[in-house]
Amino acid sequence: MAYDNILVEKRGKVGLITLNRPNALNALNSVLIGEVNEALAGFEADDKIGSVVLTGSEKAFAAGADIKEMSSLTYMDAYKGDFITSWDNVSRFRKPIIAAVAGYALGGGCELAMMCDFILAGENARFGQPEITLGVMPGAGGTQRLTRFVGKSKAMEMCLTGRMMDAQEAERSGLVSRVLPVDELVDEALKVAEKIADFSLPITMMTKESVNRAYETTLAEGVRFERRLFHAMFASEDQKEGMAAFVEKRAPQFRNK
Ligand SMILES: CC(C)=CC(=O)SCCNC(=O)CCNC(=O)[C@H](O)C(C)(C)COP(=O)(O)OP(=O)(O)OC[C@H]1O[C@@H](n2cnc3c(N)ncnc32)[C@H](O)[C@@H]1OP(=O)(O)O
Repeated sequence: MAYDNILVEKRGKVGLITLNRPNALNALNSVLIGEVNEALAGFEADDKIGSVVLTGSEKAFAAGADIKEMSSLTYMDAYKGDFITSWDNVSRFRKPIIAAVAGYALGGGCELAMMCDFILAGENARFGQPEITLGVMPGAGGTQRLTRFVGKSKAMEMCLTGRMMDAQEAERSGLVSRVLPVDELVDEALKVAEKIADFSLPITMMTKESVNRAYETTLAEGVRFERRLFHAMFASEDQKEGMAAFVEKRAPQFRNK
């Protein structure tokens, strides 16, 4: 399937989506978001895909929502069209998804990366929520997700001043899991995604669901939720296979069952 604003490839069991609006630093317009959602729906439905990498260019993961498209929006357009809600699809994608971020990840770009399960950053990555400089505030989850990642003080500073964070600060603050040389970023993200895709898909999906639950509930409820899923895993063929393979000193052959 060919798209106008993204490139979509399959690399073995890994789906790769590359944002591709080079003349606009991958600014996120409604067409691009629709294409990302369509590609994700395809990967969700594809039994052969076990994980996904979402990336941009070396200069920009995405420099935010498309300001030119958004500038003339009225309140009624935004309200009646439920502006931004369809962007959240990434956070509802059920298979593991990694953001590989080089260059700018600003505004909606930073928010899109934070909707993924974790972020690998290139050394030149710069994260920020500069919406305040445009007379608005983050609208795709930035005030909520950034605060959970980096804590109130830093999130508040970034949202109120529009200051950008470099890759090292982002790693220190817990926003990104690792920083890599830019020319190794996508290959490493694909390797990590491949490793995840080699595990049992229902088990990686439940693991993701359980970690995400930590953001939405109390510790006691979260631990109960984890326990229910953990018990359920003993009904899977892949639990039997994984543990038998360990005992028999061989590699497991997971069948996603
Ligand atoms: C999710 C919600 C609700 C909100 C948002 O995301 S609001 C947007 C937040 N993002 C920003 O405010 C960043 C805007 N961009 C910049 O500040 C700069 O482009 C930069 C610092 C990221 C890079 O500066 P640089 O001088 O290297 O490059 P430019 O000449 O400024 O940009 C190249 C080219 O891209 C167009 N561009 C960049 N960002 C956007 C954007 N967010 N929306 C639309 N277009 C964007 C820029 O206009 C230029 O194209 P033209 O030369 O054709 O104007």
